[in-house]
Amino acid sequence: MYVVETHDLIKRYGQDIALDHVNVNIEEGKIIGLLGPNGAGKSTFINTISSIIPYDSGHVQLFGKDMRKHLKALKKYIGIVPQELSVYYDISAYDNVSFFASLFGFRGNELKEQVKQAMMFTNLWDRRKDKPKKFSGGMKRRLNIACAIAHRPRLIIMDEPTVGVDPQSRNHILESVRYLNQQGTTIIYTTHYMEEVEALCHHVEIMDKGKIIVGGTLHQLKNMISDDHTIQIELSASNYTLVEAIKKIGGIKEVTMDHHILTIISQHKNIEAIVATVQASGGSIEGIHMKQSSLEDVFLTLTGRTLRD
Ligand SMILES: Nc1ncnc2c1ncn2[C@@H]1O[C@H](COP(=O)(O)OP(=O)(O)OP(=O)(O)O)[C@@H](O)[C@H]1O
Repeated sequence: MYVVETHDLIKRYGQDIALDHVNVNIEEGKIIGLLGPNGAGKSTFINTISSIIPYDSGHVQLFGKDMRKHLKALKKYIGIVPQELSVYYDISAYDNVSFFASLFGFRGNELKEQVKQAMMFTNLWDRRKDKPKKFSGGMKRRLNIACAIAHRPRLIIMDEPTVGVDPQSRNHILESVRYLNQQGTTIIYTTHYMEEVEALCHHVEIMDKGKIIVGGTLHQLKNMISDDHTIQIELSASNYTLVEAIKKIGGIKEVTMDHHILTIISQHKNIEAIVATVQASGGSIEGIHMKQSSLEDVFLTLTGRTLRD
C-alpha cells in the first residue's frame, strides 16, 4: 500500500513555483529520504502533504484516501517533526508531550502511558519535569520528536531533524528513526546531508527546483552512473580555466571546482589525460583521490551542481 501518493502536485508562492508537477508514491514500511539543496522544495512538499499549507492543484492521497476529503480522520495517522522547533518553553517537557498527544483524543492512563513511552524513547524521561528553555539544542529536537510520536502515528514526517544538533543527539535521532521503522512506521526524512540518506533510507527521492529529478533505491540511483568514475584532485590553488580545459577531454561528464578541489566525473579512467591537462595549465597537484559514485555524484551528473550549492 502507498501511504502517500501525489499526482501532478503544484504549489506556487506568487509567481514562483515551489512544487512543479510532483508525482511521488511512498510505500508503507519504508524510510524514504527526500534529498535536495536549499530551496529545492522539500519543506514545501512535506508541509503540503501534511496539510500544513494548501496546494494549488493536483491530488494527494494518504493511506489510499483523498487528503482533502478525509483530513480529520487521516491526521491521527501522521506525526510531523517540523524544521522549526514547535514546543512550549514555559511548561514542562512532560506537559508538552502530553498536550500534543491529547490533541489526538488520548486521555487518562492511556495518555500517561503513551507520553511515558515517547519520552523514554527519546531519552528525556529523566528530564520530564524540566522546562525546555533549559534544554540543549539536541534535547529540544528530541522533545520535538517525542511530541510528534506520542500518538503512535503510522507515518512520521521529519524535516531536517538533525540540523544544529550535537553528534550524540544526532546519532540518537538516527537510531530512533531506524527503531521506529523496525516497528512498522513509515518515515519520510528530509535532509541535505547525503550521508544521512545513505545510512538510513531504503528509497530516495532527489528534488531540485520544485521537481523530483530522480527517485529509486540507493542501489538503483548509484547504478544510473555506476559506469562513471569520480576523480578528485586537490590543487594548491583554485584554477577555473582548468575546468573548461578538462571538459574538452573525451568522456568527461562533469567538472566542478570547490575551494581547491577539482571534482571530475568521467566515463573513462582517463587519469593520465586529466593530470597532463592540469600540469599543462601550470596547476600543482597536492593529492588525487578516486572514489565510488555517491548520491552527490548522481545529483551532480543530473544537474551539473553540487547538493551544497
Ligand atoms: N512562505 C513562503 N513564501 C514565499 N516563498 C517561499 C515560502 N516558503 C518557501 N518559499 C520558496 O519556495 C522554494 C522552496 O522552499 P522550501 O523551503 O520548500 O525548500 P527546502 O528544500 O525545504 O529548503 P531548505 O533545505 O533550505 O529547508 C524556495 O524558493 C523558497 O524561497
